[in-house]
Amino acid sequence: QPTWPSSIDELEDVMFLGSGYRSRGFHSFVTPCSASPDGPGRQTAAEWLRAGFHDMATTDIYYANKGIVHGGIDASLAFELNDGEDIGAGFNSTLLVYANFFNSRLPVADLIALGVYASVRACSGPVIPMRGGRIDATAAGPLGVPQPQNGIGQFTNQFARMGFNVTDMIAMTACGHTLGGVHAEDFTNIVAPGTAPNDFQLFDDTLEFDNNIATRYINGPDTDALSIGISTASGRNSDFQVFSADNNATLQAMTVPAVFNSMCISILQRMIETVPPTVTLSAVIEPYEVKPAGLQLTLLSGGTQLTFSGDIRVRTTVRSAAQISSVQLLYTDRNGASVSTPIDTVVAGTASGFDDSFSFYSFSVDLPVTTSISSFTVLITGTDGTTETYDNNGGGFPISDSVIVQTPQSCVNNGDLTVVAAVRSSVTTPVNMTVTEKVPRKAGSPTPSPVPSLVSTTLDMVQGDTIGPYNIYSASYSIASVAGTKYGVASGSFSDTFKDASDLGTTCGSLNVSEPSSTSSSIVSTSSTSVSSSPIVSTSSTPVSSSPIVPISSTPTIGAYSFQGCYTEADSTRALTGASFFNYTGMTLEQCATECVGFSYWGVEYGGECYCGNSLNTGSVLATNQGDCSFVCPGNSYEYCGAGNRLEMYLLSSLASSPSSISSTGTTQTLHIVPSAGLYNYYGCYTEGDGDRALGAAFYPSDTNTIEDCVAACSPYLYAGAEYGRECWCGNSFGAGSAPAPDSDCSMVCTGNQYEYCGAGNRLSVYIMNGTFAGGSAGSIPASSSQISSIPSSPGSSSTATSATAAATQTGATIKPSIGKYAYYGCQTEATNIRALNEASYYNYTSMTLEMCASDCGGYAYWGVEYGGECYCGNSLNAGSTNATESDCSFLCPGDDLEYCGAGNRLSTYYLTE
Ligand code: HEM
Repeated sequence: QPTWPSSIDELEDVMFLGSGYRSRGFHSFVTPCSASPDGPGRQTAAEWLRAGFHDMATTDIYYANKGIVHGGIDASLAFELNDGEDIGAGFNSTLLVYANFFNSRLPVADLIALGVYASVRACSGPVIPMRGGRIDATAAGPLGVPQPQNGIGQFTNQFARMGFNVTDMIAMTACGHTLGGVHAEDFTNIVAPGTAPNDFQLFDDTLEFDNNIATRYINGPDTDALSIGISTASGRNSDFQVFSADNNATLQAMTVPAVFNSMCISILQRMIETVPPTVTLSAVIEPYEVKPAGLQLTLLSGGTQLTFSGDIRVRTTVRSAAQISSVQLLYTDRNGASVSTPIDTVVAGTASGFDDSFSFYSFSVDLPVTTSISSFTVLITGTDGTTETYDNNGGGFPISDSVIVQTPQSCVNNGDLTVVAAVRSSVTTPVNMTVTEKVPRKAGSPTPSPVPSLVSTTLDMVQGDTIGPYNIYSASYSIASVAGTKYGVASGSFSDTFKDASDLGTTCGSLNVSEPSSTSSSIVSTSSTSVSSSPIVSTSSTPVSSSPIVPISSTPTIGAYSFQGCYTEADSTRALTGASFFNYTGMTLEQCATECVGFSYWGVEYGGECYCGNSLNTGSVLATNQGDCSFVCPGNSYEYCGAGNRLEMYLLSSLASSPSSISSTGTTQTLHIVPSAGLYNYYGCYTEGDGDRALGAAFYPSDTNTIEDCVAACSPYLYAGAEYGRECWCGNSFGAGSAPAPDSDCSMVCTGNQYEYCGAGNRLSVYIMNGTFAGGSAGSIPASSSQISSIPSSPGSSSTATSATAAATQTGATIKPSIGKYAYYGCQTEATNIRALNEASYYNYTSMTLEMCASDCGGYAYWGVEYGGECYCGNSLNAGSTNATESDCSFLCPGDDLEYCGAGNRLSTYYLTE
């Protein structure tokens, strides 16, 4: 039994939870054995088994034995679909299924191996032992899959190259060709079209994993199209060639069912354990007897209690659920003391796989934050009174309360992911959020892979309230899709990760600084259900209160009222003296609007104070600093509710001269599209790309974002785009699918300037660098994006500088001669039709440094950073990668602007010196 948590946990769930509660559904694709979503003439189980062979078959053990990565089960198949050796629609559909299960904890290569296990078992075959830990290739491998026309000499050599002798070759082929058959559509000279049902000629007379392939070959009637029939004349009777290579001795032995099964277990296990030398496989995976699932700590309002919830999965294959009287958690608090009161559970559901069944025992308890929890053991009491304790190999099941994601306060709305986390005040390291998205591949050799790449972005989180012993942090990030998107929060060695964005609601709840109380000090009656118009719905039944989430912007209109700006109080009297209401725990703009119905003006001050009036008293003026109104509304974390001596002021729209113009003494500032800033001019409102960022080369989030700041941050990129108020994206070209949208779509106010528009959800206010210096020293205007994209400023060279490069006030960056054990190799181009370094890759467009890439690629002979945020590793530079002008590698590293991190098609490359 592994110690939980372990690296195979995700794989173990997919392997054993076939159906039922918390099941993963992998088995359903091959259950029953005949299943195929693609209609008659296809068998998914057969396609999965064949995919396993084809992925492995390009292995070269000569290289592997020398420690050089060379094929094996590595999912390189995903890049090889059009190489002429992988014929048939089954490979693509297989990989598309695996792509859905693929994530940072479950590589496609392990899924290919698991597919062999699942297809054999779903078709009543034996259990093929399964291990985890494979590593996905990042590019196509060499050719070398046996083809029916090859002939026995070549087959023998090919299998020898893979590490298998003649007997192995025969057994593996028989164990493969017990499932499925040959498609006439793809192999017309093996099966003549129109001669087999659905043009699919089965190898034997069953769809099951059985010894019929052997008995029919030895005893007849042989209907294997790779053994008899028209394949013989065309020299494509490969099964006959292979099976007869030892005068039928192996096939003869395999006519005995038990021999067939034991040979298949052994040879298919060896097939899926053919892995690159860099891979260390786990132990053979057995189901946990007891495994926690979905454990979560959640800080409650007031900061005195944490909810601890989740499920305990108990294997019920041997001891049935009916024999269990109770499952309890005995826990140790955060100070190491055992707590005498156990946590009780109730049955939440059952699940099963091919060979095992499970019951889930669910719990949810509130624990004091002071003592909290650090680990637990599971006590199972049988109906006969016997007890068993599961202590996770001695140490108990660990649970950390240092960094916790607050799912009730987190949400995804219109593509914008907001994550709130509670972090123990004792944790002093910066808190960041990482979002990992599945991005469809657009490039690949020779065709794009059907498997997406995982792209992670790490953002700093912003500290908000302190609630009890926790500081509350938040961050927002716009995502292309919730499907497959994972997020997590980390600080130093503490983290709460691998959360599904798809599990979040569309509205973020709020978290009280103070404990919920029924005796509210609010003057406003709690029956004022007007707050129900607020878009924020608290997920708990507690009244909402001050929140850590940074509001996006001021709210332009509330019902019949429109925003006038942030106003001061009047001279020696309040600005509005018609009526007043207070609600320091649940105030929203909507609530104040409702309370003040009938008045011309209302304003909210100091978070919880609502004032109404028909005129502004003398002395109340627009505040010089509009950012003064910075208190978040306690009842709606997306709204501002004034500040001390500052009112968030609204006036009946019918009385307002212009809904979005704010007049102040002498000046009129209007919320507007900034026409130009620095060298950049407004280019239009654009959508995000289709599964790809419109402008993804660099990213600068800021709570003081303005158009001016954004273009400055993006310089010398050709385009700068402000999105969602606080986001600033840069690029030299647009990602596929990004399209112009009406200017009115870009309706969000910049977080740093309420008079400027900064995009919206999935909308970017885009600026193009085609202007001249504000100071008047006109430079040449780049004519095309290709022109400008090639001229980010050059280190050590100003001869090619244009206005664009000069505008990039690049400072003290230098080429670092060495990074740890790596020395500078040069500014390299990509290779021909392949990446220069293609053995591993990492992306971090917000904080990449040379040191980061060196550490990610530790152990590889080379690494290089490209395009600012892309880190590639490899043991050799692929053909075609040449040394370019040093000054080409001109992008500053996003995480260290004193370092260069390549450029477009240029890698700042380093090599291992010892
Ligand atoms: C000399 C070696 C081999 C050759 C030349 C060969 C060739 C073929 C061919 C031509 C097909 C028909 C594909 C189609 O029409 O869709 C096929 C199907 C299949 N092969 Fe092989 N094969 C070999 C070895 C293996 C091995 C070692 C395995 C697995 C252990 C395997 C598993 C399968 C399976 C499961 C199918 C059925 C696919 C389906 O029904 O969609 N083959 N093979």
